[in-house]
Amino acid sequence: MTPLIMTCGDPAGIGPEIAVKASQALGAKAGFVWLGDPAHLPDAAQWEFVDAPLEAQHVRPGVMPVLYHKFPALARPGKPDPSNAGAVVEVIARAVKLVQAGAASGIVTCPINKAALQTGAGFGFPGHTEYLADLAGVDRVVMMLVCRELRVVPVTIHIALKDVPGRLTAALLKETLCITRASLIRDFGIAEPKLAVAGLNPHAGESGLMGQEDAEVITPVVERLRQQGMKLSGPLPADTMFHSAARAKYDAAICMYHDQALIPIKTIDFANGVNVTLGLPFIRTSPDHGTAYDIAGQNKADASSLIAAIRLAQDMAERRR
Ligand SMILES: NC(=O)c1ccc[n+]([C@@H]2O[C@H](COP(=O)([O-])OP(=O)(O)OC[C@H]3O[C@@H](n4cnc5c(N)ncnc54)[C@H](O)[C@@H]3O)[C@@H](O)[C@H]2O)c1
Ligand SMILES: N[C@H](C(=O)O)[C@H](O)COP(=O)(O)O
Repeated sequence: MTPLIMTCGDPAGIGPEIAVKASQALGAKAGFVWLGDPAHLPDAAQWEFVDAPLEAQHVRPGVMPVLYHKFPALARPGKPDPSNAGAVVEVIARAVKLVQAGAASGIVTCPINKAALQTGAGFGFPGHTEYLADLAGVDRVVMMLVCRELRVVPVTIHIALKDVPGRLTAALLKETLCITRASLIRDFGIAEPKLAVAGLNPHAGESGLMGQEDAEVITPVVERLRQQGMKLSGPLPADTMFHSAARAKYDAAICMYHDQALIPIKTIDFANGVNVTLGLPFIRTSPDHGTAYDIAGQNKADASSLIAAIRLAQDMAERRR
């Protein structure tokens, strides 16, 4: 199987150091090529240039294969350099081209700093998810976060809380449910996925006493898809969806906004959570954390989430063979 492409992410963040830690920890099972500028890697890193992803098979286990991408400036941990922002974006686009050309089996993205990319490169997307959809030419993708105990999907993602009710449409909810179900079948081997749908308002609107979206937007979609055979529950009060007994009743929780989904999973298992983008024509995973400028370059960063992202991408690629 062709290797994964790992994008370097923001070189001022913890991406370079966790990539090296993942390469060392996984050894012969690393199965990825790091796309970036080795000048940003920790001094003690063991790495080797390759000219193409397939050459990674000839690199000694524990040594990280590097596909070179030129960056204008060295990296200062914790201090993003605007002059590097353009190259951070280029690396993502180059990784997509490589996977679309069949040179790689999927993409694992190291963290970017959204604000830094906006400042340094006028990056107009809220994050990888939206940018990758644009590069792939698809209208809708779904962000799912996964750990051993829970899978969550935010229907709306990187928008202000005040804008959520207006963006929470029946069409968006239906597409999110359908894309999520299809991926759970294809990529996670769940024959008949059970999806728990959260309400938007406290107590799922309390029969309309605390908001109308649950009854007017969410319920009609859930009932219609349930009649078509989808295994759905909800809209449920979100505050009682995530304890262990509740989690045992479903395969994924569909939440109405970013933090309604991400708080529970990053509370349950921040160290091993994985962000996977559903609906792309290629595999993409990512750690569930960001650039962590506050600890970058101090050898404090935990590579577990990146390792879990690598393993999930490899599992998905194996299933799709
Ligand atoms: N997939 C991604 O590219 C991604 C994911 C999340 C956040 N971000 C971006 O990263 C930037 C910073 O975001 P943030 O501060 O909200 O979250 P963050 O995850 O970067 O950091 C939050 C806290 O968790 C700690 N932390 C994060 N990863 C860690 C690791 N691997 N090991 C040990 N400690 C770790 C950090 O030190 C910090 O104290 C923002 O621009 C955000 O949008 C990107
Ligand atoms: N919302 C994700 C999280 O908090 O982990 C992360 O920001 C995803 O961003 P991307 O679209 O860049 O993967």
